[in-house]
Amino acid sequence: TRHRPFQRTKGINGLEKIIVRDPRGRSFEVYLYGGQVTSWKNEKGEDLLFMSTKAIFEPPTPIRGGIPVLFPQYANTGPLPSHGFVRQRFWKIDANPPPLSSHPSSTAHIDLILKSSEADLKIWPHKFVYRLRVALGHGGDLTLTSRIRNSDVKLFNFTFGLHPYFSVSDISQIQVEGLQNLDYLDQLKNRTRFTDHGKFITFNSQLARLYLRTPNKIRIMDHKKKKTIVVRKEGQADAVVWNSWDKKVVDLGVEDYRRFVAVEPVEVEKPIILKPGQEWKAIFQVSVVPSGCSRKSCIPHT
Ligand SMILES: O=P(O)(O)OC[C@H]1O[C@H](O)[C@H](O)[C@@H](O)[C@@H]1O
Repeated sequence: TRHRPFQRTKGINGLEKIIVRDPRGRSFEVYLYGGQVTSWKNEKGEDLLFMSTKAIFEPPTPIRGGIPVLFPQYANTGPLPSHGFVRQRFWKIDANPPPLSSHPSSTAHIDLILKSSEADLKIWPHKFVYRLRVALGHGGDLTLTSRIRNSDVKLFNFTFGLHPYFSVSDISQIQVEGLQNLDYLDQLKNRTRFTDHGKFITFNSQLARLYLRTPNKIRIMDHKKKKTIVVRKEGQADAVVWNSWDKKVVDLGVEDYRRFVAVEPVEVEKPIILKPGQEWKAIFQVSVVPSGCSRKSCIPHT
């Protein structure tokens, strides 16, 4: 039988979702609401993304989990509602996307598109076209490619972020590596600037740091599961690390914070400026590799 590239179906509360599978049984799901990836499974059927046990799949509430898309404003860094508005819009399938140069080869993918509506122009008066490709690579890795075009007659600028909720065994067993000696703005302290002198980040209370100008590779080591989530980003200079810990979040189960960590590719410090007709592109790629030590040997981190 021919491998079907994707399946369009109804998800929670009848919201439309797309399921994409590769020939080896790996898959991901994207809701048209938010253009949001809500699941990414390996060949064993394990979900590598976290979804809140209390997630609300009712527009206009954003979905708590998976990979929300934050545009045209990251968090409360400007006058718009926090994290912008595209995570609360209905995206469409892009049947005819322009070719993507230098895209990592994939076994299965879907293209989505969102254009500013009349209502959007009232809160943010800039016409844009956002194209999002979600793809599975040969090794089962997940890639999100964002292309944002200024389809207006005037220049505009924006900040941006993807907000992946990674599934982890236990937040107290996690180390985030690759951000040492960098400056960060502590979002819990009015974005005061600090330098991180630690070798890696561990978690024992609420943490929300915006690291500036980071390397393109960040690793999340899950010692209990003996795996490392490798995050690669291109085009997004900054990175946010977040866990809510005991902070009350209405659509998050009380113990849910233990099972996720958010490591977010963002572009906040220097907003992107786009001239009319100009396009900005950013790539975000995640893979999961075995790591850590067994009684016999240690597997080095990639
Ligand atoms: O609750 P949301 O609007 O989805 O935002 C969730 C979180 O996003 C980012 O990680 C920010 O750094 C956090 O301060 C914020 O709480």
